[in-house]
Amino acid sequence: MESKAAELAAEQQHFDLAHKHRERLRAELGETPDAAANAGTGRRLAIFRRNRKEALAQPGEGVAVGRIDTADDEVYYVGRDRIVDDQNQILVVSWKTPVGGLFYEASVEEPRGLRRKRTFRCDGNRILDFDDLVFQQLAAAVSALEPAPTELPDGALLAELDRERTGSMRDIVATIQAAQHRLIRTPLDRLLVIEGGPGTGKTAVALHRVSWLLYNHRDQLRPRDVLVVGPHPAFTRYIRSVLPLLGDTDVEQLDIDQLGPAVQRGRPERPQIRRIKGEARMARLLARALDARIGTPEPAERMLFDGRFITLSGVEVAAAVADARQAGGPYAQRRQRLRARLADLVRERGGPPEPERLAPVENLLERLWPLQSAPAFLRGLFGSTARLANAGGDEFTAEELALLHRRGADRLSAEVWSVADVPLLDELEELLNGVSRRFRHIVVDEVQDLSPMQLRAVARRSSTGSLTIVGDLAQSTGAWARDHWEEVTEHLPSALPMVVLGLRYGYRVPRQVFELAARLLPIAAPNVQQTRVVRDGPRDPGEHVVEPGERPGRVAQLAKEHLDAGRFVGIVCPAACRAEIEFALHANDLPWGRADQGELERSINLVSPQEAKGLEFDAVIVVEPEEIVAEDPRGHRLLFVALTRTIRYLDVVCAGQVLPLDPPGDVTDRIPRQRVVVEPDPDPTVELSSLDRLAEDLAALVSAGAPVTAWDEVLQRTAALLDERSGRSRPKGRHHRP
Ligand SMILES: Nc1ncnc2c1ncn2[C@@H]1O[C@H](COP(=O)(O)OP(=O)(O)OP(=O)(O)O)[C@@H](O)[C@H]1O
Repeated sequence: MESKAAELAAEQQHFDLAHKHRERLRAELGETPDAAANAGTGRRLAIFRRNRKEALAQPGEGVAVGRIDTADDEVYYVGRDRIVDDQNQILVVSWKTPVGGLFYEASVEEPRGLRRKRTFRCDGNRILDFDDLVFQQLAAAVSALEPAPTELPDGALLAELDRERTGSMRDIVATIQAAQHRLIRTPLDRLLVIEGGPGTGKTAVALHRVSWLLYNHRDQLRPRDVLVVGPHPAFTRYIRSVLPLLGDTDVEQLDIDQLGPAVQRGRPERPQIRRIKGEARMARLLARALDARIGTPEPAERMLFDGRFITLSGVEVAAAVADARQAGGPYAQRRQRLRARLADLVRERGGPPEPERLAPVENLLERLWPLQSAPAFLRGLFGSTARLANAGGDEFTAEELALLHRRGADRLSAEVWSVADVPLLDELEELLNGVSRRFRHIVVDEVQDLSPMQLRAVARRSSTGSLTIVGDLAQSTGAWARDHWEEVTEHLPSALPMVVLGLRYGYRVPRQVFELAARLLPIAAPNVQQTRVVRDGPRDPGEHVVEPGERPGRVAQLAKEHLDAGRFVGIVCPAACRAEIEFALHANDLPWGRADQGELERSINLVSPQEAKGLEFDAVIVVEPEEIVAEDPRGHRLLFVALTRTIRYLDVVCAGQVLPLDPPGDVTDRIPRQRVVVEPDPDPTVELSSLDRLAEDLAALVSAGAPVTAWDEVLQRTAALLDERSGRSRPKGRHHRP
């Protein structure tokens, strides 16, 4: 038998050879293409070559992650790219091919025709070591073991999991587990729900599935046909490099908030209003409101053409309107139909044939079927109690409609829209003009929290019903916290079979941390299957119970310690403590990134528990768990999310309990507070005056945008700006707070 050193040397030779040919291919793809038959073909060829070149793994990366030997002694190296030599002999097969898939699928119970599976550990293209699984030997030796050894992490996986994190997710091609691969290769024509606890690899699997589908269905699926939707900008930035690393550069990746027209976003909104706006009945309200814009003709419609009157009877115009109303298609398309019909009627009575001489028809059309844009329409609707009452039908109470009512900005361009407004605008866009772009496959991550209106925005972009939706009910919080997948999928109609597949092994969270977090599960999500963690962390979670005044200082001190040790740090902080933590970081000269602005590139990152979903850090500091629990009706789930963001270190800093296990609702008002809080209106039925509402919105904006110490300053500057705009001189002492 060969010594390991000799085997290593032989393997390295193969790696070097494959590397040489990969670089040869890269150089060839960079060359100017030969003259093509025509310019179009030449351009397409150039694009093909560019894409192919961009899809190649970087020169510094290893050519293969593993090798499989079949029972017939055939040998295949498996890597990110297919690599051939100049005689077209295969040196490495892609992980996405059926043969490449065997590397992940083969197990002791089901060797799938393999004799051996070899996993390489590399530094770039230099092999450091390899591990072998010889299936027959292993089957004989461990037949009594439970669970099967292939479900347990091997050295390569553990090394990969212990790697230090950055603000960008990486691919997992080298260490995809058999259970994960089964999900990756689920057929395209499914509505696939990937569920599993925190850190089980749901996001990673969904992204690798995209790459696998693109490769294996390249006849029907191009990168432009695929959309990946994430919950917020920091998440999208975190995951956006995975697909390019897998060689798929042109897949659209958006935040859920980007599914809608380009309008100014950022309007704060009370939870009760957000909830109503998210409900599916809003779609019906919008449809009724739009229908109500269609007018009724006069008994006789008289129009002047080149000095001659033509009269259409109200009955025939009403028939034309009714015909357009009943026709299928978006509002704008049916408007065209009405225009054509009115023009015909006018011509039948001797009107001018040229469209440009039909201005009176245009005027009539505008009165009967006015042109609309989604933002202008919604602004008008929210601004009118009468229109809201009319459109609400018997589906909304007067109190609910009053909550929807708001005074619009003076100009449409100055209107700021809320997160819950965006799906309404999108729905209107669909009603008015139809969807502009559809996709053949859509992936939605952190789907468990999306409102029905947001899910409708996803559904209308799907041309096939082929979706991969990813989430965890135990992490479902906010206005739309759910307990069953049907509550999500009912808004994603698909003619394709729905399958719910789970991942059970937790790769991110170390055992000691998970044991702490899992104590929340009986309250947070009693019906959700528990995750089995695969590794230990370096230490138990640090529990720092301090006086309220010491809290920010302790957080800053811990953040600095982790920073000095070179760790990527996440501070998960409830809104109530945000200002004091920002202040402490500032005072200690610690620069930090704000996840609410999509940043995740600093060594220290300040994230709300809601923004923390889907993210991970080397070290996590969770601030005041009781406040996190108090922040959401399903606050224990929110705390579960916060505690499970770490891949190694966890510290909890609090004046209250480290792990509040009281039933929801009992945990507020026990922690001494040292700040001004702008509480949302507790009673939705109380009708606030519009000035109070404006003040409330402003207060929410100020408190979210500046530390408490700067509020007075911001308000004074705002007053000065308003004075300047209105041309008033500024009375002395105005807006002064002692
Ligand atoms: N097979 C694997 N090999 C290496 N790393 C893996 C593997 N599976 C998952 N991981 C890593 O585990 C971490 C968690 O994965 P991921 O974010 O996909 O989990 P998740 O289930 O989406 O978590 P959450 O529910 O918290 O969003 C990531 O760093 C990911 O790269």
